[in-house]
Amino acid sequence: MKILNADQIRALDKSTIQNEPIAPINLMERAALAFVDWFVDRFPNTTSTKIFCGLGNNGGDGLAIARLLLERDYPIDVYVVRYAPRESDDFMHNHRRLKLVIERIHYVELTEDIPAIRHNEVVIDAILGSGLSRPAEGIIKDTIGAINRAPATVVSVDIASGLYTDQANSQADTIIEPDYTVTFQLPKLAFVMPKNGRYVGEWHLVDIRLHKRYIDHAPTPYYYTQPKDARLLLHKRERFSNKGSFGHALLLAGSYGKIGAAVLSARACLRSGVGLLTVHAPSCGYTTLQTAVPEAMCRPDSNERMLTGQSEVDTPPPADYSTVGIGPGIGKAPETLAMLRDLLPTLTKPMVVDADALNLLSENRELLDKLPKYSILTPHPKEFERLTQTWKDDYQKLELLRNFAKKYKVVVVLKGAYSAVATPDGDIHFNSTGNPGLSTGGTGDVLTGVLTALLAQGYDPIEAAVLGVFFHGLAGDRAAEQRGPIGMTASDVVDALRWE
Ligand SMILES: NC(=O)C1=CN([C@@H]2O[C@H](COP(=O)(O)OP(=O)(O)OC[C@H]3O[C@@H](n4cnc5c(N)ncnc54)[C@H](O)[C@@H]3O)[C@@H](O)[C@H]2O)[C@@H](O)CC1
Ligand SMILES: Nc1ncnc2c1ncn2[C@@H]1O[C@H](COP(=O)(O)OP(=O)(O)O)[C@@H](O)[C@H]1O
Ligand SMILES: [K+]
Repeated sequence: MKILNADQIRALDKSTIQNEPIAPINLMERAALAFVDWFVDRFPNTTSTKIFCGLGNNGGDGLAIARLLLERDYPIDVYVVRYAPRESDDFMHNHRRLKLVIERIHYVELTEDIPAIRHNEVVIDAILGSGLSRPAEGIIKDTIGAINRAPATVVSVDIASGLYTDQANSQADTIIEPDYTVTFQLPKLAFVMPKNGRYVGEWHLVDIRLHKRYIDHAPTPYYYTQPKDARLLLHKRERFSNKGSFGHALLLAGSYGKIGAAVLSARACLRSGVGLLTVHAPSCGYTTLQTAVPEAMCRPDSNERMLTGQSEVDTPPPADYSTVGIGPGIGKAPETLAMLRDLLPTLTKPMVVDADALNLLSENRELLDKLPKYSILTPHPKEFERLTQTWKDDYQKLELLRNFAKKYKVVVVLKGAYSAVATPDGDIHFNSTGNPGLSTGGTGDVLTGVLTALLAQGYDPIEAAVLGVFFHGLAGDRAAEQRGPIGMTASDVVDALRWE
């Protein structure tokens, strides 16, 4: 699913109006109805609902929502925040219609006009929407502040008032902090930015049948991976396949005290459909690996505690494997750096690079050019910062991400809530699965195993990253259902992996 910017959303509304065709006021009615359907389902019986409306189309939505909720016997109070002399046409139309059915509309011009809001009330925020062009000030700012201080449940229409759709807000901005955002048709870029968590709450999409052809043709670098997008990428298993059909992966992982990382990664790799797996680990991990992951072959390093790349056991060179995954728990010993230095120039097929392998790259940036094209790098934000620089806001971080992926022709998975997969073409796919239960040691090692398995099976690297991140998050969601987000561990995520 695409994510469009504020200008495109405006053009999409216009395109729907012209091409469906539909009168603007009827499109607003459709949006209000979609919101109301969601609202009635979520709040079947509220004792009191206060709707705050601005003077633009977001406010127009609010007035239409008020009328539709009144028809459904909801107790409604409407407050129009009168911050400017002019209202939008569709606002005025809905204002006239609402006046016919409501006893009284309240107008908020001064701070004294802002009503007290109690804890058992629901507030619907329709003050400003995607038309926001400057920070909220004056009476809008005061009203937003009062709503935020109130103990009520807050639902924003389309987007929290004061939050920009696709650019950074400043720290000083006053923005609604909703419990829910009900947004029209497509997600907004603002929703997936870590700094915006409290300005979005739990968000839901409602379909208002905006012009499909416009959406299909709209150019955008931003995508949101939904279940149907991910499932389309899954390869089917042939009836006459054998283990040779699904590749032989080599995983370079572990160091003294961190053999667990190798175990987790190996188990995840096997649970993600790899044909064969060899794990190269320091020799101290040999017995552990052979016991904990009997399905994998183990190549013990000649060093007991760290990876050097040397081994007494004769195996093919790394380049002969379907793919190589490197990083979980490997540490940053000089011997391990030397191994990485020797390894990279020998590889041509895309590989997976994680954790300390990324930290070694940040400390030896000349090695970045040696990465096989279309390799998948999986930094968390701190590792990404080490690879690049600090950023002033989430939008600048996205630009750094895009530029890095383009410059080195690699696929970068920037991990976190809504993990972002950046491609060498400059696209960014945000993931929709996962939960805070994944914020626990080892889940990143699991992801490395997952991605290594997909590359070994011959998935295109971009598809592997999008698909792997999606199913890793889905396994996290399943683990959270079974164990709860607090009790779940990385091992639970491995056990919850299911490719369907
Ligand atoms: N155009 C359409 O057909 C549809 C629009 N919809 C609604 O329309 C909204 C967008 O409407 P608008 O473009 O009218 O914009 P808004 O309702 O977000 O803003 C209203 C006006 O306020 C002004 N403004 C911006 N920032 C301000 C600030 N900080 N202080 C004071 N004034 C400010 C702008 O000039 C803007 O025209 C969407 O969020 C959505 O809720 C929906 O009804 C779906 C259909
Ligand atoms: N709040 C969250 N919501 C969704 N996913 C999360 C959240 N926190 C962490 N994750 C996921 O958990 C994984 C953590 O990886 P990482 O930080 O490398 O952990 P580790 O190094 O302990 O293995 C990533 O896939 C990340 O996207
Ligand atoms: K709003």
